[in-house]
Amino acid sequence: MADSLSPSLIHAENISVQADGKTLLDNISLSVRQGEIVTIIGPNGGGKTTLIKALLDLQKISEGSVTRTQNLKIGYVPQKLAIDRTLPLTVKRLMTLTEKNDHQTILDALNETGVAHKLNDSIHTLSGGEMQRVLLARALVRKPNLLVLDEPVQGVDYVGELALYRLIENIRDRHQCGILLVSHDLHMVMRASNHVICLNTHICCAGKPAQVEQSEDYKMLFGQKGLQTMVPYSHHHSHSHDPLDSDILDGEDCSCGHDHDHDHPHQTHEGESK
Ligand SMILES: Nc1ncnc2c1ncn2[C@@H]1O[C@H](COP(=O)(O)OP(=O)(O)OP(=O)(O)O)[C@@H](O)[C@H]1O
Repeated sequence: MADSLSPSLIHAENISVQADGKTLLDNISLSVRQGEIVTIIGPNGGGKTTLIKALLDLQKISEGSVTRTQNLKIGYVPQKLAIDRTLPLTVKRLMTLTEKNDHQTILDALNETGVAHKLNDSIHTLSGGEMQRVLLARALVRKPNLLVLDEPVQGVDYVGELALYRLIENIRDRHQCGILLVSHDLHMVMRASNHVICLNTHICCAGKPAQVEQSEDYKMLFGQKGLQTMVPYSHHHSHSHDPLDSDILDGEDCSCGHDHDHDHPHQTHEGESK
C-alpha cells in the first residue's frame, strides 16, 4: 500500500495548457505514487482528458513541468479507441497489435481481468464491460508501474461498474502500481480512490474522498448527484484503504476566495498551491 513517503511515479508541477487562445488547464499540480489510486473527476469539458494527455506527453503544456520516475512504464487505456467496426478483429489479435507477447502472457492478462474466455471472439461482439476489461488486460501485458485509465467504466452498467472498480483495486493491490483514473461519472468512483481531484479547468478541490465530499466546490459542481453517490462510500470505506497524506490540498476546500462559475470554466483562478 502506498504511503506518503513513496516516491512519485509521475508529478505535475503547476502545469497549464492553452490551445486556440483558450486555457484548457490552469496551474495544475498532482502526483501519483506507487500503490495509489488517484481519481480525476469533473464535468464534461473540464479538462480531464487534456490533463491525462499532458501527463503522457501527448499534449503540449504551456507552463509548468511534468517529472516521471526513471523506468516508468505506463499502461494507458484511452477514452476512445478508434477501431473500424468493419475490420474483423479478435481479442487475441487486438492484444498483439502493437506489442508482441507470447500466448501465456496474453492469457494471464485476460484471466486477470476475467475475460480469457473471450480470447477468440470478435471484439465487435463484446459488451461494454467486456471491452473495457480487454483494454485493461491489453494495458497490463506491459507490466506497467503506472496505469492510466480514461473513463474505464464507460458503457458499463451500475453492477458492472462496481465490479470494474473492484478489479482496478485488485490490480493495484496485486501489482502495487500507481493508478490514475479519470471519470466524469461519480458512481462508485470515489470509493475506490485514495485521492480525488476535482477538475474544472483548475483544481476546485482535492483530497481524500471523504474530505472532497465535504467541499463546497464539490457540492456545487455535482449537487445532489454527488451527495447521493457518496452514500456507498461512507458506508463501505472504513477499512481497507490506506489513504495517503498528500501534497495536494488534502481535504481543503478551494480556499482561493474567488467565485467560481462552474458552468462556464474560466481562468481567473490561481489553481492549486502546493
Ligand atoms: N486541442 C485542442 N484545441 C482546442 N480545444 C481543445 C483541444 N482539446 C480539447 N479542447 C477543449 O478543451 C476542453 C476540455 O476537453 P477535455 O476532453 O480535456 O475535457 P474532459 O473533462 O475530458 O471532458 P469529457 O468528460 O467530456 O470527456 C473542451 O472544451 C475541449 O473542446
